[in-house]
Amino acid sequence: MAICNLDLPTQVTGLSLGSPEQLAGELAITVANALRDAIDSHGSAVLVVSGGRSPVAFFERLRGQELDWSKVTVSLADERFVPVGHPDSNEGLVRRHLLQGPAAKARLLGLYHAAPSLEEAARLADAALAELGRIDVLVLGMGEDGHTASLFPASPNLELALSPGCRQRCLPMQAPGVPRQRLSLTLPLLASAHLTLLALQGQAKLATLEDALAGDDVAAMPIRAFLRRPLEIHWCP
Ligand SMILES: O=C1O[C@H](COP(=O)(O)O)[C@@H](O)[C@H](O)[C@H]1O
Repeated sequence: MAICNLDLPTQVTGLSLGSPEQLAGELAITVANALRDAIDSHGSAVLVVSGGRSPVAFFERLRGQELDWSKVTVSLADERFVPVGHPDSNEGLVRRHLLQGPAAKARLLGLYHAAPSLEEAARLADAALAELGRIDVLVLGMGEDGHTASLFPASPNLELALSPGCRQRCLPMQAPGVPRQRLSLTLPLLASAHLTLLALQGQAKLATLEDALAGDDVAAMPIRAFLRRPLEIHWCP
C-alpha cells in the first residue's frame, strides 16, 4: 500500500506497513533477497546499515534470514565517536542485534577508531573504507530534523559531505545539541549503493518526509539528497 496520500517522485517508491513488527519483517526479507542476488551475481555482498533506536527489530529479523553470511560484509552509514562497548555505539548495536547466530559469520567493517580526535578517527575510517567495495544494499533512517546517516543540517562539514566531488568516504560531523560527535559516510559513497531503502516509523517522521518532499534545500534537510535518487521507503505508524 502506498504511504498515506504522499505524492512521491517517480524514482521513489513507498510501502506502508501496519506495525513496527511488520516493517521489520518486510525490510528483512527485502534486504535478504537483495543480498542473495548480489552473492549470486558477484560472489559477495555489502550491506550498510544505520544506527539509532529503530533498527533493532529489523536487525533481529534479518539475522534469521537464510543467507550465506560468510559472504556478507556489514558496515555503517554513521557512528558515534564512542568505543564499541558504549551504549551509544552503532557498531555495538550491530554486534548485539544483527551479528548473532549464523549472521556472526559476516565481516564487520566498523567506523570507530580509538584515535585522539574525531578528525583523526574519520581519517582512519576513510582509509579502512577503501576496502568496502560497492555497496549492494544501504538501509537509511531519518531524524525528525531531516538528517540521514549523520548528515546533520548546519554541521560544519555538511557542504563538503554532500558535494558530488567529495573525495572522502567518511567525515567528522556534528549533531547539534547532542554531546557525542559523529562519523558519517559522505554522499558520493552512500549514493553509490545499488539499492537504497529508507525505514521510517511514526507520524512525526511522516510529517518530516512531507516537509522534505515539499522543498529542495538539501542543506536544510539532507534526506532530500536521497529523494532525488531511486529509493524505497518503508513506513509504519
Ligand atoms: O541519529 C541518528 O538518527 C537516525 C534516526 O534514528 P532513529 O532511531 O530515530 O531511527 C539514524 O538513521 C542515524 O543513523 C542515527 O545516527
